[in-house]
Amino acid sequence: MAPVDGAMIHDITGPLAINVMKEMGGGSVFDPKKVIMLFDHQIPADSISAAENHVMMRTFAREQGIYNYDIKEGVCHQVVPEKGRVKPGDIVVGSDSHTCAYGALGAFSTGIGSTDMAYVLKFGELYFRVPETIRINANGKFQNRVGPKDLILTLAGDIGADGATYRALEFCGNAFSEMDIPGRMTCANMAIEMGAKAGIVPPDEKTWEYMRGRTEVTPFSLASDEDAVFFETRNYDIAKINPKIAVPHNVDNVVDVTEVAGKPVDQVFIGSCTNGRYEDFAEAAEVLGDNVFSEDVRVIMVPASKAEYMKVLKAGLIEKFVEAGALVEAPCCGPCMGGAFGLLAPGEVSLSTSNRNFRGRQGSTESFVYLSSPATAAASAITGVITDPREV
Ligand SMILES: CC(C)[C@H](C(=O)O)[C@@H](O)C(=O)O
Ligand code: SF4
Repeated sequence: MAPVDGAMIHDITGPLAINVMKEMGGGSVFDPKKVIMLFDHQIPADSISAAENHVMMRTFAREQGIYNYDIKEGVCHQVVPEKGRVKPGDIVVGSDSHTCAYGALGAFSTGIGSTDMAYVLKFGELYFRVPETIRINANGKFQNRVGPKDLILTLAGDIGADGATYRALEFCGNAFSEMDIPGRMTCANMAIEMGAKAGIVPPDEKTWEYMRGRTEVTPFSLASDEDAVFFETRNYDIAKINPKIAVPHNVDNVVDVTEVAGKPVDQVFIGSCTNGRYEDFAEAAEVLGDNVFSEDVRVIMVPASKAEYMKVLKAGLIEKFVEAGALVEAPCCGPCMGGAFGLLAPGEVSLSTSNRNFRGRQGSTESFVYLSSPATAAASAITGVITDPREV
Protein backbone atom coordinates (compact mmCIF):
# COMPACT_ATOMS: atom_id res chain seq x y z
CA MET A 1 0.00 0.00 0.00
CA ALA A 2 1.37 3.41 -0.89
CA PRO A 3 0.08 6.87 0.01
CA VAL A 4 -0.73 9.01 -3.01
CA ASP A 5 0.41 12.60 -3.50
CA GLY A 6 -2.43 13.44 -5.85
CA ALA A 7 -5.72 12.01 -7.12
CA MET A 8 -7.26 13.40 -10.31
CA ILE A 9 -10.90 13.03 -11.30
CA HIS A 10 -12.68 14.46 -14.35
CA ASP A 11 -16.22 14.78 -15.63
CA ILE A 12 -16.53 11.26 -17.07
CA THR A 13 -15.10 9.10 -14.30
CA GLY A 14 -15.51 11.44 -11.32
CA PRO A 15 -19.26 10.93 -10.78
CA LEU A 16 -18.88 7.14 -10.51
CA ALA A 17 -15.96 7.48 -8.07
CA ILE A 18 -17.94 9.91 -5.93
CA ASN A 19 -21.02 7.68 -5.92
CA VAL A 20 -18.99 4.63 -4.90
CA MET A 21 -17.27 6.63 -2.16
CA LYS A 22 -20.73 7.55 -0.86
CA GLU A 23 -21.78 3.86 -0.98
CA MET A 24 -18.68 3.10 1.10
CA GLY A 25 -20.07 5.34 3.81
CA GLY A 26 -19.17 8.78 2.45
CA GLY A 27 -17.56 11.19 4.87
CA SER A 28 -14.65 13.46 4.00
CA VAL A 29 -12.02 12.91 1.33
CA PHE A 30 -8.54 12.05 2.65
CA ASP A 31 -7.13 15.50 1.84
CA PRO A 32 -9.05 18.04 -0.27
CA LYS A 33 -5.77 19.71 -1.31
CA LYS A 34 -4.56 16.51 -2.94
CA VAL A 35 -7.73 15.96 -4.96
CA ILE A 36 -7.59 17.50 -8.42
CA MET A 37 -10.97 18.05 -10.08
CA LEU A 38 -11.64 19.37 -13.56
CA PHE A 39 -13.97 18.91 -16.51
CA ASP A 40 -12.56 18.29 -19.98
CA HIS A 41 -14.26 15.46 -21.86
CA GLN A 42 -17.75 16.83 -22.35
CA ILE A 43 -17.37 20.58 -22.14
CA PRO A 44 -19.18 22.87 -22.39
CA ALA A 45 -21.84 20.30 -21.43
CA ASP A 46 -22.89 18.59 -24.66
CA SER A 47 -25.89 16.77 -23.19
CA ILE A 48 -28.23 17.08 -20.25
CA SER A 49 -26.59 14.09 -18.58
CA ALA A 50 -23.17 15.74 -18.89
CA ALA A 51 -24.61 18.92 -17.36
CA GLU A 52 -26.03 16.85 -14.49
CA ASN A 53 -22.64 15.19 -13.90
CA HIS A 54 -21.01 18.61 -13.77
CA VAL A 55 -23.58 19.84 -11.23
CA MET A 56 -23.05 16.74 -9.08
CA MET A 57 -19.26 17.19 -9.09
CA ARG A 58 -19.49 20.93 -8.35
CA THR A 59 -21.66 20.18 -5.35
CA PHE A 60 -19.22 17.53 -4.10
CA ALA A 61 -16.28 19.95 -4.54
CA ARG A 62 -18.06 22.64 -2.51
CA GLU A 63 -19.02 20.22 0.27
CA GLN A 64 -15.52 18.76 0.48
CA GLY A 65 -13.49 21.96 0.05
CA ILE A 66 -11.87 20.66 -3.17
CA TYR A 67 -10.69 23.26 -5.66
CA ASN A 68 -12.48 22.63 -8.95
CA TYR A 69 -10.87 23.87 -12.19
CA ASP A 70 -14.27 23.19 -13.79
CA ILE A 71 -14.37 23.78 -17.57
CA LYS A 72 -11.89 26.64 -17.50
CA GLU A 73 -8.45 25.08 -17.84
CA GLY A 74 -8.50 22.28 -20.39
CA VAL A 75 -7.44 18.64 -20.67
CA CYS A 76 -6.52 16.93 -17.38
CA HIS A 77 -3.09 15.66 -18.42
CA GLN A 78 -1.99 19.11 -19.53
CA VAL A 79 -3.55 20.96 -16.60
CA VAL A 80 -2.18 18.75 -13.78
CA PRO A 81 1.52 19.34 -14.66
CA GLU A 82 0.93 22.92 -15.75
CA LYS A 83 -0.62 23.88 -12.42
CA GLY A 84 2.18 22.22 -10.46
CA ARG A 85 -0.12 19.51 -9.10
CA VAL A 86 2.52 16.83 -9.76
CA LYS A 87 6.28 16.84 -9.23
CA PRO A 88 9.20 14.46 -9.71
CA GLY A 89 9.10 11.50 -7.33
CA ASP A 90 5.36 11.84 -6.61
CA ILE A 91 2.87 9.00 -6.75
CA VAL A 92 -0.19 10.34 -8.54
CA VAL A 93 -3.28 8.43 -9.64
CA GLY A 94 -6.04 9.56 -11.93
CA SER A 95 -9.26 7.93 -13.05
CA ASP A 96 -8.10 8.24 -16.65
CA SER A 97 -5.81 5.84 -18.47
CA HIS A 98 -3.39 8.49 -19.76
CA THR A 99 -2.46 9.61 -16.24
CA CYS A 100 0.88 7.93 -17.02
CA ALA A 101 1.69 11.21 -18.84
CA TYR A 102 3.22 12.76 -15.70
CA GLY A 103 6.09 10.31 -15.99
CA ALA A 104 7.45 13.01 -18.32
CA LEU A 105 8.32 14.89 -15.12
CA GLY A 106 9.74 11.85 -13.31
CA ALA A 107 6.59 11.06 -11.31
CA PHE A 108 5.10 7.60 -10.90
CA SER A 109 1.60 8.26 -12.15
CA THR A 110 -0.95 5.83 -13.39
CA GLY A 111 -4.58 5.47 -14.41
CA ILE A 112 -6.98 3.64 -12.12
CA GLY A 113 -10.66 2.67 -12.31
CA SER A 114 -13.40 4.73 -10.69
CA THR A 115 -14.00 2.23 -7.88
CA ASP A 116 -10.29 2.22 -6.99
CA MET A 117 -10.53 6.00 -7.10
CA ALA A 118 -13.40 5.89 -4.60
CA TYR A 119 -11.06 4.07 -2.20
CA VAL A 120 -8.27 6.59 -2.84
CA LEU A 121 -10.60 9.56 -2.31
CA LYS A 122 -11.53 8.18 1.10
CA PHE A 123 -8.23 6.70 2.31
CA GLY A 124 -5.49 8.44 0.29
CA GLU A 125 -3.63 5.23 -0.49
CA LEU A 126 -3.77 2.32 -2.90
CA TYR A 127 -2.37 -1.14 -3.53
CA PHE A 128 0.34 -1.26 -6.20
CA ARG A 129 2.55 -4.04 -7.47
CA VAL A 130 6.02 -2.69 -8.22
CA PRO A 131 6.38 -3.09 -11.99
CA GLU A 132 9.46 -4.51 -13.70
CA THR A 133 11.11 -2.01 -16.01
CA ILE A 134 11.67 -2.02 -19.74
CA ARG A 135 14.47 0.40 -20.49
CA ILE A 136 14.21 2.34 -23.72
CA ASN A 137 17.65 3.59 -24.64
CA ALA A 138 17.18 6.04 -27.52
CA ASN A 139 20.05 8.01 -28.97
CA GLY A 140 20.91 10.10 -32.00
CA LYS A 141 19.19 13.01 -33.68
CA PHE A 142 15.77 13.07 -35.37
CA GLN A 143 15.52 13.75 -39.10
CA ASN A 144 13.86 17.02 -40.04
CA ARG A 145 10.08 16.88 -39.32
CA VAL A 146 10.42 13.63 -37.37
CA GLY A 147 9.96 13.81 -33.60
CA PRO A 148 8.75 12.34 -30.30
CA LYS A 149 5.39 11.12 -31.71
CA ASP A 150 7.17 9.16 -34.44
CA LEU A 151 9.44 7.64 -31.79
CA ILE A 152 6.60 6.59 -29.49
CA LEU A 153 4.60 5.18 -32.43
CA THR A 154 7.72 3.19 -33.38
CA LEU A 155 7.84 1.81 -29.84
CA ALA A 156 4.13 0.96 -29.90
CA GLY A 157 4.66 -0.89 -33.17
CA ASP A 158 7.65 -2.84 -31.81
CA ILE A 159 6.43 -3.57 -28.29
CA GLY A 160 2.77 -4.07 -29.21
CA ALA A 161 -0.43 -2.86 -27.56
CA ASP A 162 -0.04 -5.30 -24.66
CA GLY A 163 3.72 -5.86 -24.76
CA ALA A 164 4.47 -3.79 -21.66
CA THR A 165 1.47 -4.77 -19.55
CA TYR A 166 2.04 -3.89 -15.88
CA ARG A 167 5.63 -2.91 -16.59
CA ALA A 168 7.23 0.51 -16.39
CA LEU A 169 8.95 2.04 -19.39
CA GLU A 170 12.05 4.01 -18.52
CA PHE A 171 12.93 6.51 -21.24
CA CYS A 172 16.72 7.06 -21.41
CA GLY A 173 19.49 8.12 -23.77
CA ASN A 174 20.28 11.48 -25.32
CA ALA A 175 17.08 11.37 -27.39
CA PHE A 176 15.22 11.92 -24.12
CA SER A 177 17.72 14.10 -22.29
CA GLU A 178 17.71 16.48 -25.28
CA MET A 179 13.93 16.28 -25.75
CA ASP A 180 11.86 19.18 -24.40
CA ILE A 181 9.16 18.61 -21.77
CA PRO A 182 6.27 18.70 -24.30
CA GLY A 183 7.97 15.94 -26.31
CA ARG A 184 8.53 13.89 -23.15
CA MET A 185 4.83 14.35 -22.35
CA THR A 186 3.87 12.97 -25.77
CA CYS A 187 5.95 9.84 -25.11
CA ALA A 188 4.97 9.23 -21.47
CA ASN A 189 1.30 9.78 -22.39
CA MET A 190 1.35 6.79 -24.72
CA ALA A 191 3.01 4.33 -22.30
CA ILE A 192 -0.47 2.95 -21.56
CA GLU A 193 -0.94 2.22 -25.26
CA MET A 194 1.61 -0.56 -24.73
CA GLY A 195 -0.13 -1.60 -21.52
CA ALA A 196 2.51 0.01 -19.31
CA LYS A 197 1.72 1.10 -15.78
CA ALA A 198 4.06 4.06 -16.11
CA GLY A 199 6.44 5.69 -18.59
CA ILE A 200 9.13 7.62 -16.79
CA VAL A 201 11.81 10.06 -17.93
CA PRO A 202 14.39 10.58 -15.15
CA PRO A 203 14.15 14.23 -14.05
CA ASP A 204 16.97 16.53 -15.17
CA GLU A 205 17.72 20.25 -15.57
CA LYS A 206 14.83 20.61 -18.05
CA THR A 207 12.45 19.11 -15.48
CA TRP A 208 13.59 21.38 -12.66
CA GLU A 209 13.31 24.35 -15.01
CA TYR A 210 9.72 23.32 -15.87
CA MET A 211 8.87 23.02 -12.17
CA ARG A 212 10.16 26.52 -11.38
CA GLY A 213 7.29 28.83 -10.47
CA ARG A 214 4.78 25.94 -10.48
CA THR A 215 5.54 24.27 -7.17
CA GLU A 216 8.26 24.24 -4.54
CA VAL A 217 10.75 21.45 -5.26
CA THR A 218 14.41 20.77 -4.45
CA PRO A 219 16.27 19.00 -7.29
CA PHE A 220 17.39 15.45 -6.54
CA SER A 221 18.62 12.47 -8.54
CA LEU A 222 16.14 9.83 -9.64
CA ALA A 223 18.17 7.72 -12.06
CA SER A 224 18.24 3.93 -12.10
CA ASP A 225 21.08 2.38 -10.12
CA GLU A 226 24.17 1.28 -12.07
CA ASP A 227 23.40 -2.34 -11.29
CA ALA A 228 19.62 -2.10 -11.78
CA VAL A 229 18.06 -5.19 -13.33
CA PHE A 230 15.78 -4.54 -16.28
CA PHE A 231 13.14 -6.84 -17.69
CA GLU A 232 14.47 -5.86 -21.07
CA THR A 233 16.52 -3.09 -22.73
CA ARG A 234 15.67 -1.81 -26.18
CA ASN A 235 18.08 0.37 -28.14
CA TYR A 236 17.05 2.89 -30.79
CA ASP A 237 18.97 5.13 -33.18
CA ILE A 238 16.37 7.83 -33.72
CA ALA A 239 18.07 9.07 -36.90
CA LYS A 240 16.74 5.91 -38.56
CA ILE A 241 13.11 6.65 -37.65
CA ASN A 242 10.92 7.87 -40.51
CA PRO A 243 7.56 9.63 -40.07
CA LYS A 244 5.24 6.95 -38.63
CA ILE A 245 1.52 6.37 -38.69
CA ALA A 246 -0.74 3.95 -36.79
CA VAL A 247 -3.34 2.60 -39.22
CA PRO A 248 -6.83 1.37 -38.22
CA HIS A 249 -7.82 -0.15 -35.88
CA ASN A 250 -4.93 -0.65 -33.46
CA VAL A 251 -2.25 1.62 -32.08
CA ASP A 252 0.44 -0.99 -32.81
CA ASN A 253 -0.43 -1.21 -36.53
CA VAL A 254 2.44 1.16 -37.19
CA VAL A 255 3.98 1.71 -40.63
CA ASP A 256 6.07 4.41 -42.34
CA VAL A 257 3.83 7.22 -43.60
CA THR A 258 5.15 6.52 -47.11
CA GLU A 259 3.40 3.12 -47.05
CA VAL A 260 -0.06 4.71 -46.88
CA ALA A 261 0.74 8.03 -48.57
CA GLY A 262 -1.97 9.16 -50.99
CA LYS A 263 -4.90 7.87 -48.92
CA PRO A 264 -7.64 10.59 -48.82
CA VAL A 265 -8.63 11.95 -45.40
CA ASP A 266 -11.93 13.62 -44.42
CA GLN A 267 -10.90 15.12 -41.10
CA VAL A 268 -7.61 16.10 -39.49
CA PHE A 269 -7.50 16.67 -35.74
CA ILE A 270 -4.53 18.37 -34.12
CA GLY A 271 -4.87 18.42 -30.34
CA SER A 272 -5.42 16.10 -27.32
CA CYS A 273 -3.26 15.42 -24.27
CA THR A 274 -0.79 13.67 -26.60
CA ASN A 275 -0.10 16.51 -29.04
CA GLY A 276 -2.08 19.61 -28.07
CA ARG A 277 0.71 21.86 -26.86
CA TYR A 278 2.14 25.07 -28.33
CA GLU A 279 5.13 23.18 -29.79
CA ASP A 280 2.75 20.90 -31.71
CA PHE A 281 0.90 23.84 -33.24
CA ALA A 282 4.18 25.63 -34.00
CA GLU A 283 5.31 22.50 -35.87
CA ALA A 284 2.02 22.38 -37.78
CA ALA A 285 2.41 26.08 -38.63
CA GLU A 286 5.94 25.53 -39.89
CA VAL A 287 4.73 22.76 -42.19
CA LEU A 288 1.76 24.90 -43.31
CA GLY A 289 4.02 27.78 -44.34
CA ASP A 290 2.14 29.92 -46.87
CA ASN A 291 -0.15 27.09 -47.95
CA VAL A 292 -3.84 26.70 -47.13
CA PHE A 293 -5.63 23.54 -46.00
CA SER A 294 -7.36 21.35 -48.57
CA GLU A 295 -10.99 22.23 -49.35
CA ASP A 296 -11.81 18.54 -48.94
CA VAL A 297 -10.60 18.26 -45.34
CA ARG A 298 -12.21 19.45 -42.11
CA VAL A 299 -9.26 20.63 -40.03
CA ILE A 300 -10.05 20.81 -36.30
CA MET A 301 -7.45 22.18 -33.91
CA VAL A 302 -7.84 22.16 -30.14
CA PRO A 303 -5.04 23.37 -27.84
CA ALA A 304 -4.93 21.16 -24.74
CA SER A 305 -5.19 23.92 -22.14
CA LYS A 306 -5.93 27.58 -21.67
CA ALA A 307 -2.22 28.30 -21.18
CA GLU A 308 -1.31 26.48 -24.41
CA TYR A 309 -4.19 28.21 -26.22
CA MET A 310 -2.85 31.59 -25.09
CA LYS A 311 0.65 30.74 -26.37
CA VAL A 312 -0.76 29.70 -29.74
CA LEU A 313 -2.90 32.84 -29.81
CA LYS A 314 -0.09 35.23 -28.89
CA ALA A 315 2.20 33.70 -31.53
CA GLY A 316 -0.41 34.66 -34.15
CA LEU A 317 -1.01 31.03 -35.09
CA ILE A 318 -4.77 31.01 -34.57
CA GLU A 319 -5.17 33.71 -37.20
CA LYS A 320 -2.87 31.79 -39.53
CA PHE A 321 -4.75 28.51 -39.06
CA VAL A 322 -8.20 30.06 -39.36
CA GLU A 323 -7.20 31.90 -42.54
CA ALA A 324 -5.85 28.62 -43.93
CA GLY A 325 -9.27 27.03 -43.35
CA ALA A 326 -9.07 25.38 -39.91
CA LEU A 327 -11.57 25.46 -37.08
CA VAL A 328 -9.77 26.30 -33.81
CA GLU A 329 -11.75 25.30 -30.73
CA ALA A 330 -11.34 26.11 -27.04
CA PRO A 331 -9.37 23.67 -24.82
CA CYS A 332 -11.08 20.28 -24.24
CA CYS A 333 -10.68 16.64 -25.29
CA GLY A 334 -12.62 17.44 -28.46
CA PRO A 335 -12.80 14.83 -31.20
CA CYS A 336 -10.10 12.62 -29.58
CA MET A 337 -12.57 10.12 -28.17
CA GLY A 338 -15.63 10.92 -30.25
CA GLY A 339 -17.07 12.80 -27.33
CA ALA A 340 -18.22 16.38 -27.49
CA PHE A 341 -17.90 17.10 -31.24
CA GLY A 342 -16.20 16.20 -34.49
CA LEU A 343 -17.64 12.69 -34.81
CA LEU A 344 -17.11 10.63 -37.95
CA ALA A 345 -19.75 9.10 -40.24
CA PRO A 346 -19.48 5.50 -41.54
CA GLY A 347 -16.68 5.23 -44.09
CA GLU A 348 -14.99 8.49 -43.08
CA VAL A 349 -11.26 8.73 -42.46
CA SER A 350 -9.66 10.77 -39.69
CA LEU A 351 -5.99 11.57 -39.23
CA SER A 352 -5.45 12.49 -35.62
CA THR A 353 -2.54 13.50 -33.40
CA SER A 354 -4.16 11.74 -30.43
CA ASN A 355 -3.29 8.35 -28.97
CA ARG A 356 -6.01 5.82 -29.83
CA ASN A 357 -7.50 4.50 -33.04
CA PHE A 358 -9.76 1.69 -31.80
CA ARG A 359 -12.76 0.95 -33.97
CA GLY A 360 -15.36 3.61 -33.27
CA ARG A 361 -12.98 5.77 -31.25
CA GLN A 362 -13.99 8.99 -33.03
CA GLY A 363 -17.54 8.18 -34.05
CA SER A 364 -19.00 5.45 -36.27
CA THR A 365 -17.65 1.92 -35.82
CA GLU A 366 -17.42 1.96 -39.62
CA SER A 367 -15.02 4.93 -39.64
CA PHE A 368 -11.22 4.82 -39.77
CA VAL A 369 -8.74 6.61 -37.48
CA TYR A 370 -5.05 7.04 -38.29
CA LEU A 371 -2.59 8.43 -35.72
CA SER A 372 0.41 10.59 -36.52
CA SER A 373 2.60 13.51 -35.49
CA PRO A 374 1.42 17.11 -35.89
CA ALA A 375 3.84 17.52 -38.84
CA THR A 376 2.30 14.59 -40.73
CA ALA A 377 -1.21 15.78 -39.82
CA ALA A 378 -0.50 19.30 -41.10
CA ALA A 379 1.11 18.04 -44.32
CA SER A 380 -1.89 15.78 -44.96
CA ALA A 381 -4.35 18.58 -44.18
CA ILE A 382 -2.72 20.66 -46.91
CA THR A 383 -2.79 17.98 -49.60
CA GLY A 384 -6.01 16.20 -48.53
CA VAL A 385 -4.24 12.83 -48.61
CA ILE A 386 -1.85 11.16 -46.16
CA THR A 387 1.46 12.87 -46.84
CA ASP A 388 5.06 12.54 -45.69
CA PRO A 389 5.82 15.89 -43.97
CA ARG A 390 9.36 15.86 -45.35
CA GLU A 391 7.88 16.31 -48.83
CA VAL A 392 5.84 19.48 -48.20
C1 LIG B 1 -13.01 8.84 -20.46
C2 LIG B 1 -11.74 8.25 -19.93
C3 LIG B 1 -12.08 7.21 -18.92
C4 LIG B 1 -10.84 7.74 -21.01
C5 LIG B 1 -9.53 7.16 -20.46
O1 LIG B 1 -9.45 6.62 -19.37
O2 LIG B 1 -8.53 7.20 -21.11
C6 LIG B 1 -10.51 8.79 -22.06
O3 LIG B 1 -9.80 9.87 -21.54
C7 LIG B 1 -9.78 8.15 -23.20
O4 LIG B 1 -8.80 8.71 -23.68
O5 LIG B 1 -10.20 7.09 -23.66
S1 SF4 C 1 -7.52 14.18 -24.89
FE1 SF4 C 1 -8.22 12.14 -25.48
S2 SF4 C 1 -6.73 10.71 -24.59
FE2 SF4 C 1 -6.49 12.69 -23.55
S3 SF4 C 1 -7.78 12.54 -21.73
FE3 SF4 C 1 -9.01 13.49 -23.36
S4 SF4 C 1 -10.11 11.80 -24.35
FE4 SF4 C 1 -8.44 10.88 -23.12
